[in-house]
Amino acid sequence: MSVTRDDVQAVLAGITDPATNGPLNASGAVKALTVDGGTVRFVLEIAASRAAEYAPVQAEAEKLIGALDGVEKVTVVMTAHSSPAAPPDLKSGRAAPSGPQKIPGIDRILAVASGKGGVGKSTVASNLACALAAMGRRVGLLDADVYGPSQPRMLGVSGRPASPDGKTILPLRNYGVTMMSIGLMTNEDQAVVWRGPMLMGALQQMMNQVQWGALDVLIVDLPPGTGDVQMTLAQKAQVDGAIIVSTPQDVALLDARKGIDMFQQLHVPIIGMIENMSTHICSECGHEEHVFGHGGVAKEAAKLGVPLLAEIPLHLSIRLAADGGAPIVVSDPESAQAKAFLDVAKHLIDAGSA
Ligand SMILES: Nc1ncnc2c1ncn2[C@@H]1O[C@H](COP(=O)(O)OP(=O)(O)OP(=O)(O)O)[C@@H](O)[C@H]1O
Repeated sequence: MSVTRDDVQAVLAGITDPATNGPLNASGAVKALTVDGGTVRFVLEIAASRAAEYAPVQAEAEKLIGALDGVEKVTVVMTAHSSPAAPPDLKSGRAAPSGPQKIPGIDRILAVASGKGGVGKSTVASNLACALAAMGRRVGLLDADVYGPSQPRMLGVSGRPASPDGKTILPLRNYGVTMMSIGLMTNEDQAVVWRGPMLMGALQQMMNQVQWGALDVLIVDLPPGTGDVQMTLAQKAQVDGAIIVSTPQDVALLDARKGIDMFQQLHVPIIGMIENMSTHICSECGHEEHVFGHGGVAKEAAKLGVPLLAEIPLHLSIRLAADGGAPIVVSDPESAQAKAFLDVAKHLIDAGSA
């Protein structure tokens, strides 16, 4: 029998949080809970001064969860929330938020996600951001793809973001899109090994300390899969919808399904799916070929009851534009390839999602 999040929550409900004297699952101290097969992980986010009081709580949680049927491994990491360490102006005077919060000045947050890597999620995110900006929306793009941040290259921006006051970070801007990337916080060739709590800190910093200004929509380019970044984003910020990008092959679809399931569990509405690399159009002769099959995403979307937003062709011009630092909706807005993205952007605006 495999263990579920509900099983774990039920155990946590029976443990007392020393800070609130209430159940641990309701106090907001448990973050980034993941149940992956027989492995259960979560973070206990506590005040540094209370670390000693929480040590028995950590031990009790590990013991009780470890005794559940189907649990093979339990990891409970304690981290201190950094309230005394110069919070940004935006948050001053407020208690640390627990549930998903609206970010001041940002009307909506849209996540662009994929189950599998390399399916074109970042390409879709950058083109949608530029398309929405071209249509007059105030757009931010947060590149949270810690494993392969690509938005600086795709939007043709480089250099380090400035922090004149040492507390807030000034984002970069191109093609009408305000952009910040976790990739700009590290050296270009540095392989970053992010651990859960570090990731959570970095993501929160991106959301709360970057001077996004007033935005109609913040698009978040997530890493592939269903990990800590996705969990943290949905638990900390109110995410208004997720767009799932997939190629038509079965392997990609299988992972896309997991992604959809995760967002549903996190109560994030699925706005729709996009089939990328749907069909290959030869840039020489215009001949159309279904390299990865075609229509798989449409079928999957119909099965899951989520809208299919677009079928984007596999076309050399899309890659050249992305690699060249000017997404196709900017470099060749009249092309059929750009139109596919522009149509999605228009649909999002019409639906009130962007
Ligand atoms: N429709 C397309 N036609 C041609 N090339 C594409 C298309 N979509 C994406 N690509 C290219 O495929 C490569 C991978 O795309 P991208 O980086 O957007 O994928 P990703 O899903 O974000 O990957 P990662 O998992 O690494 O974040 C890039 O070189 C991009 O230019």
